[in-house]
Amino acid sequence: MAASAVPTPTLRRLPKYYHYLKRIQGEGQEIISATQMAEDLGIHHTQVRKDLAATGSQGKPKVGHRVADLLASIETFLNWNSASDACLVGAGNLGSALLGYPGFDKAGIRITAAFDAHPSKVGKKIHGVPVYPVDKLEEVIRRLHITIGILTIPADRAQHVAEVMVQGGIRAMWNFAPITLDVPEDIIVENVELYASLAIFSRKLSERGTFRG
Ligand SMILES: NC(=O)c1ccc[n+]([C@@H]2O[C@H](COP(=O)([O-])OP(=O)(O)OC[C@H]3O[C@@H](n4cnc5c(N)ncnc54)[C@H](O)[C@@H]3O)[C@@H](O)[C@H]2O)c1
Repeated sequence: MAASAVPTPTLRRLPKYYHYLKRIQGEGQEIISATQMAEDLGIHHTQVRKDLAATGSQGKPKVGHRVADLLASIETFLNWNSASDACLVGAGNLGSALLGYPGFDKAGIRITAAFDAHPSKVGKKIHGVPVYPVDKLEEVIRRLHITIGILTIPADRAQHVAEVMVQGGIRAMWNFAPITLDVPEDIIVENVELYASLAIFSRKLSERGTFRG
């Protein structure tokens, strides 16, 4: 059965809670209250309670939550403990860095294939992941039953690649290319916008007069 929809801001906060909980667990803490979490993370306690309730985790009044239980609830809720295979298209600067990032495993994503159009990349392995020619994209996705596609290609190539991914059976896309993809409604698309974050960061720096010159 499909999971019910949860507000995106809640989904964005859960990894923050997760890393916080991992840290305090590493320090030997076994019980935590929502109030303490809220204080440490600078998030309103009502919000923290709501977010934790969304994961189905129930603390004990006046006692709090068991840290291990909370971690398990978040993992299950975010689907982190059922691994899905992913492919990455565009093994350039960003793509290669993502291929070398070990943290996706923990989030239940295993990149099993990469694709590129450049002959110097095809046939090699980058961080242990084989790079196939992009014209084999649909075939390999089908053969390896890959359901997640990561797009780290130039923007003007992304729409075409997205369409081929859909034909091959991709159900969810993590899109780093600065373009709005036009795909069927049932395909999940999550756009990553480093530039938006950078714009906020630069503006804050300039407001504080931190830039030299
Ligand atoms: N969203 C973000 O936060 C963010 C951050 C950095 C870069 N980007 C975007 O990510 C993309 C990649 O950036 P980069 O710096 O890694 O570029 P890059 O030029 O280093 O890498 C692009 C790779 O794509 C390959 N490629 C080109 N056309 C292809 C095709 N049709 N099929 C398969 N492979 C193809 C190239 O051979 C190259 O290896 C760009 O669209 C860039 O704007 C996004």
